[in-house]
Order: sequence, then C-alpha cells, then structure tokens
Amino acid sequence: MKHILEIKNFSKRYQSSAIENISFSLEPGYVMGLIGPNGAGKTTIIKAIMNLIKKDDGVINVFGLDHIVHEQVIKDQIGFVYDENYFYEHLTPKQIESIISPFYSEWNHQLFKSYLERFEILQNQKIKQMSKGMKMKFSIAMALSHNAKLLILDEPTAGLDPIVRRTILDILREVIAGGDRSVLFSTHITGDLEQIADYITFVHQGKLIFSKEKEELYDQYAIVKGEKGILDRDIRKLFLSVDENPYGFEGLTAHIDQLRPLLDEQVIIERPTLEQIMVYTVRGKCCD
Ligand SMILES: Nc1ncnc2c1ncn2[C@@H]1O[C@H](COP(=O)(O)OP(=O)(O)OP(=O)(O)O)[C@@H](O)[C@H]1O
Repeated sequence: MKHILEIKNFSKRYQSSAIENISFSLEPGYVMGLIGPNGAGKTTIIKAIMNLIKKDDGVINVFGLDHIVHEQVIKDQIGFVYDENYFYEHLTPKQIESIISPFYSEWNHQLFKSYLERFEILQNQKIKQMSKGMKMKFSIAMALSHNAKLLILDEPTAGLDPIVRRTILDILREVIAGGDRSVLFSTHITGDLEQIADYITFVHQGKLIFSKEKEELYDQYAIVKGEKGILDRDIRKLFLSVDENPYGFEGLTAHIDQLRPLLDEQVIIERPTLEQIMVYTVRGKCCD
C-alpha cells in the first residue's frame, strides 16, 4: 500500500458554500497538517473521510480501500479525535472503555491504561468533571489504544496549554516513528505543525491552495522586508500580498528568484513561518 490516505477531487456542496475539487494523499510514516482559516473546509474534509457526511463528488481511499464500501474495516484502524468531546459526559474512562473496546479488533487494555497514567487521568473520574485538556488527552488515549494505522485529529491542541500541547506532539512523534502509521492533523495553531508536520495541505474558501512537503514550502516562499520606496508596480506583482506601515513593508513572495535581482540590497529576506504563508496568502486572495 503506497498511500494510507488518498483523496481525489473531493467536493461537497452546501446551500451557501462549497468545498470543491480537493486532492491530496498521505503516505505511511508521516504527519500531514491540514490548515486554513475559519470556514475553509477542514472539518468537512475530515467528516467526509470518516463518512459522517455524504460527499458530492470524488474518491476517498483509506489504506487503499474505498472509505464507504470498506467503512468498518477502515474504522477499525483509524484513531479519530474530534475537536469537541463526543463521549458520554456522565461516564468514566473505565466505563467508556468497556463500551467502546469491543468494537475494535485490536483493543489493547494495557496500552490504554498506560496512556491514562501518562496523562494523569483517573479511570473513575467522570468525563464531565474533567478539564478541557484532560478530555482531549482522554480522547487521544482512546484513539491510540487500538493499534490505529491512521490518526485523524481535528483541532486537537486548540485551547490547550503549552505543556499539554507538547505532550500531545511528543506522542504523535512516537506514533509515526515506527514508519507504518500516519497522522492527519487539522489546526489553526501552525506553530505545532512547524514542529511535527512533514506535509502541509492548505485550504481556503473550499479550495485547495497547495498540498506540499513542508520543507519545499520554505524553499518556495520568502518574507521580504524593506523600505516602501522600492515597491513599484512590477515588484508588487511578485508578492502574494504586502503589509505596509509608515516605516516600510513586509511581504510574502513565491518568486524570490525573480525578485532578488530587482531589489535593492537594503531588503531583508527571511524564511516564512506557516502562519505568515497562511495569512499573506489569504490576504492576497481577498484583495486580488
Ligand atoms: N452542515 C452544514 N450546512 C451548511 N453549511 C455547512 C455545514 N457544515 C459546514 N458548512 C459550511 O462549509 C464551509 C466549511 O466549513 P468547515 O466547518 O468544514 O470549515 P473549517 O475549515 O473546519 O472551519 P473552522 O476552522 O472554523 O472549524 C463553511 O462555509 C461552513 O459554513
């Protein structure tokens, strides 16, 4: 199996918006970050993979199998973490384990217990008595305890403190270290992805902007800072968007090789962060 996940020309149309023609794939042993501003379509893509909503077009294969025809086999090997707690609030981890574990062919009680211990979650504490971070860690423990080959996490670190976030990222690193498992990780917190993602898929207004290796993005894009005087019309065209202030400008370009010879030596060229790539690209699209 080459791809753990393969999405080809996926489309979902709602009454007043649409997610159109999304294609990307994920190989074993990697973390894919799914980024985009609010309403971009990230959750819709994840729900479609999980067959929680009906797609209008396209092909979605998980472990090389159609996600609807082979839904049961596939879900047995997916660990799914949704951005909101979807377990019964009045139950305890122990009770939830006894209800959910029979649905998985490879449920590992010892592993589940060891995650709870590592996350400092009590087996007999009701979910409703847990903090947001504890609920998220509990969801992750559930997702990791049945030998899932694909972990799908929708905003797993949103609203969590840096210590909990770091624990979650460390665990995800352990998950992929074996080389046969992969993670699809949707988030606004692009700093987390700087740390662990190998690939980035960027959606905006229901469209795919790119799906690329993270390192390739750092080669392709650059942040340029300098004095406003050098920004003539031709130079502006080579930026995705530019931020100007009384002292100068900062812009994102995907054409640094063309720009370099045109620019004064006064400019500073820096490697962009994922957040800068996202923000400047979205701004550029809004103001075309
Ligand atoms: N059930 C629905 N009915 C109608 N429109 C919907 C429905 N679910 C999502 N949408 C629309 O689809 C678009 C994409 O929404 P989606 O929740 O997938 O975005 P998102 O990238 O996950 O956003 P966020 O980061 O805010 O969670 C939005 O315009 C949203 O309003």
